Amino acid sequence: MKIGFIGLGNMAKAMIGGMLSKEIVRKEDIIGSAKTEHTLDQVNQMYGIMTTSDNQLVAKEADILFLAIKPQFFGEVLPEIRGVLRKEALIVSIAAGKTIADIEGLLSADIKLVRCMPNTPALVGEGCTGACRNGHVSDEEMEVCMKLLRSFGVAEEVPERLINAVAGVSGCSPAYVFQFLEALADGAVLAGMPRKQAYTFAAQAVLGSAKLMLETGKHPGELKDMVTSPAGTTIEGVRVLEEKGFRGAVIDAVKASVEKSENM
Ligand SMILES: NC(=O)C1=CN([C@@H]2O[C@H](COP(=O)(O)OP(=O)(O)OC[C@H]3O[C@@H](n4cnc5c(N)ncnc54)[C@H](OP(=O)(O)O)[C@@H]3O)[C@@H](O)[C@H]2O)C=CC1
Ligand SMILES: O=C(O)[C@@H]1CCC=N1
Repeated sequence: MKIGFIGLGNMAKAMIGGMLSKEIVRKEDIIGSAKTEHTLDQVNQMYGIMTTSDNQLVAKEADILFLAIKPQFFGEVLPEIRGVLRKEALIVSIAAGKTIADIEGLLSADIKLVRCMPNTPALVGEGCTGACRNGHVSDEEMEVCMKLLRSFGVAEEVPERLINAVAGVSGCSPAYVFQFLEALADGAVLAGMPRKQAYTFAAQAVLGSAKLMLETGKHPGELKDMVTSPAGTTIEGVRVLEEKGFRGAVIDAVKASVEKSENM
């Protein structure tokens, strides 16, 4: 099975890195295209996959073709590959904001199409992907696609109306988490900790908290209460976050990303 990528940027590299590390796909079975020589050389050297500036070659070869370009370039690139796509190929778009109807409009209403929303932790096998399909993708074909998406993390099928929510909660949220991590570490630096050590402690605290929630299945409120001793140190920090509107700010951030996805 040949996997093609049109676009070899941040998200494609994370997915390729994740797929190869799980050994679900061999590097010989991946081909990718990008715009600049710099990217083509870099990705070829990093992952040992074949790279080319020829989008049509990738589209012709691929059994599963990932569209990993920016949504703004769909209008330019999709008409270029439309004529060479194999009828049985599965097209998988990862673009924010581009609906199944948009992509069928640019390619053909007859294509087998999956629309998904991954995230960059795919690079370390901890990605999270929501995916939906059009009516031409069979259960068996979807299972092959989901297996590929699960090679770099959690993947679940969702109705298309929830894809923009997936973008907010997991596609974009690594950026919010990194903002939080920077701030958390800055707080430790303020208290005298060396910066490098502060990043390790901050990241491990977030990783451990996420794992605790996933592995115990407990409500986040219950886990928060387990940390928060009466008249203790944590409640002081919790009070400050509540006063500064932390939760409202996070909800509004997700809402802003969802709304942008709806209006791209
Ligand atoms: N980054 C993320 O966290 C996530 C991104 N996405 C989606 O993934 C897609 C890609 O995003 P991201 O990886 O961040 O973007 P990048 O800008 O990092 O990568 C875009 C890639 O597209 C290539 N490209 C541009 N024009 C062409 C063209 N005409 N033909 C072939 N390749 C071209 C670029 O080539 P070159 O490098 O040579 O310039 C680059 O490799 C977007 O649609 C985005 O919505 C989805 C989930 C998460
Ligand atoms: O910022 C973006 O538009 C992309 C899509 C989801 C994450 N990054």
